[in-house]
Amino acid sequence: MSSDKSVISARNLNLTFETNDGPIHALKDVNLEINQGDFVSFIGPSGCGKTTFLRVMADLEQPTGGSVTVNGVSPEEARRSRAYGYVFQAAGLYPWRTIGGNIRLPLEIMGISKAEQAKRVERVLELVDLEGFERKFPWQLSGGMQQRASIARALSFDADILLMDEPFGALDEIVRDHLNEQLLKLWARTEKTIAFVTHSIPEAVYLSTKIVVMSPRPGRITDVIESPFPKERPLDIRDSAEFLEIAHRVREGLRAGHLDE
Ligand SMILES: Nc1ncnc2c1ncn2[C@@H]1O[C@H](COP(=O)(O)OP(=O)(O)OP(=O)(O)O)[C@@H](O)[C@H]1O
Repeated sequence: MSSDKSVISARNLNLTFETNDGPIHALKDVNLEINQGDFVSFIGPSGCGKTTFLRVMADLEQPTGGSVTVNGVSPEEARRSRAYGYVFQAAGLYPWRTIGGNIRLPLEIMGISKAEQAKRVERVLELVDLEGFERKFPWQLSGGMQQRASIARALSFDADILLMDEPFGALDEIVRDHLNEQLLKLWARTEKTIAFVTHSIPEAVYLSTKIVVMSPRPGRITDVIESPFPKERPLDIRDSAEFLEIAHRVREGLRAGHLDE
């Protein structure tokens, strides 16, 4: 379960993009604590700053005000020490490399020995249920399997934090359900801290210990909902009254943010 150790801390975070059409307030006065072992989902309409927030944590964008720490240090230091793995919306595997070759890439860059690389590839493929696929090429795998391979790649250097930007957004609902279940199992086994962007209310409620509801123009947090569900969650909790109640609160939060515009 989540502990009290803060892993990501955002204080009065602001990020304004200067564009030819004037400033865009992608993040306004964002405050958030993510603790070790949390599974935090970010939900909100297009343009509310979800991706921007993730990119700030990953040191891919610089805030224009306030501060963020990742593992107690700046995002830049966290990036240098490989404190997080990043999973994008598209699997982004290199087509000319095998699945094993794709997973090995960050390890090769890090100068990890061949023997250790082989061990890690085997371990992460097992974690995402892709044993035996090491020598296949990405095009030989379904979309869901490719996304799992990209999660394996993000896990290969054993970062404590996983940043996931709508990793299952492009997949059909049945595949998505299955991957949601698998991701929860993986989270329970590895005790990682996960920050997960989604557009789907059921996905956010099913996966999270904390749901962060955001709204656009300016991008800000309008509600943070703590989930009462235990770590082990069968898919059918989605039919429970408690689940529907939380989903309702998320929907209300999204609607209220929309009315502000
Ligand atoms: N590099 C950039 N330059 C200018 N504006 C940007 C840049 N990156 C993002 N924005 C703007 O900042 C706002 C927030 O974008 P962001 O991608 O974080 O939203 P989002 O909630 O992730 O949306 P989506 O769900 O569509 O991915 C949007 O209005 C977007 O157009």
